[in-house]
Amino acid sequence: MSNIGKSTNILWHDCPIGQSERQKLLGQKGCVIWITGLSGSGKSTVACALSRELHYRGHHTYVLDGDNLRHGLNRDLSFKAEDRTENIRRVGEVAKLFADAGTICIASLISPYRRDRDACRALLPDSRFIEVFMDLPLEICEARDPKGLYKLARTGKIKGFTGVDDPYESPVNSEIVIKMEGEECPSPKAMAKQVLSYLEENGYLQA
Ligand SMILES: Nc1ncnc2c1ncn2[C@@H]1O[C@H](COP(=O)(O)OS(=O)(=O)O)[C@@H](OP(=O)(O)O)[C@H]1O
Ligand SMILES: Nc1ncnc2c1ncn2[C@@H]1O[C@H](COP(=O)(O)OP(=O)(O)O)[C@@H](O)[C@H]1O
Repeated sequence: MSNIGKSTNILWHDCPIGQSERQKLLGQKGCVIWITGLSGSGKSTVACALSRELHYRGHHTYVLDGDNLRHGLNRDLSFKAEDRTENIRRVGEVAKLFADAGTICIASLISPYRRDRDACRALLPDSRFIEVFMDLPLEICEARDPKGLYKLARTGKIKGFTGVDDPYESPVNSEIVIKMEGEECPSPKAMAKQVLSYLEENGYLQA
């Protein structure tokens, strides 16, 4: 019997069908592809392009998008630092369950704090956490501004906006970095291909 967090006298229950059986059925390795970067850097675009590409190749994926999860699971959280931390903690735990189910889980969240991302990484042993850093300059993200949020942040109508008046801690050890090629940003297909190649070369697309 253990005490975990606020739960007392709890016991882990194992099932005979585990991750490796589910992986054999699906013909892939369950893992988490964690896409981090500024608002407007292309996280959702890569997540969707990658999911589509994998799906058409017969792989089972699921996208956990920060914006979308804040409509449900994380609707009680704001953008203050401790709520962003709780947001990432919850999504890290959910992503871990998807990976345990054998799914290629694609999580796309700003996840601005290195410590929070590293805590998610620590939940997933055996290289099952693959960090993708959208290394695009703030100026590009701000120029895109598809939702008009940077404009609102610059005029003080949104407080604590990442990259404007709230921090973003760039990763230092990401498995994959997506960046500008000269003046050009790679196309969504090219960005997805970069991640796909990593998965292929590292054996994630077989059980
Ligand atoms: N203050 C502030 N700072 C940053 N972003 C903001 C803020 N307020 C609203 N939004 C919108 O929320 C989306 C980011 O949600 P996340 O859950 O990914 O954020 S975080 O990881 O908890 O930092 C983010 O979506 P993306 O643009 O897709 O990144 C924004 O649309
Ligand atoms: N590689 C790209 N080249 C050009 N525009 C892009 C690219 N990736 C994303 N965009 C555009 O940039 C905007 C922000 O992309 P999005 O995926 O919503 O970013 P995020 O999820 O990081 O906020 C969208 O309008 C999207 O169409």
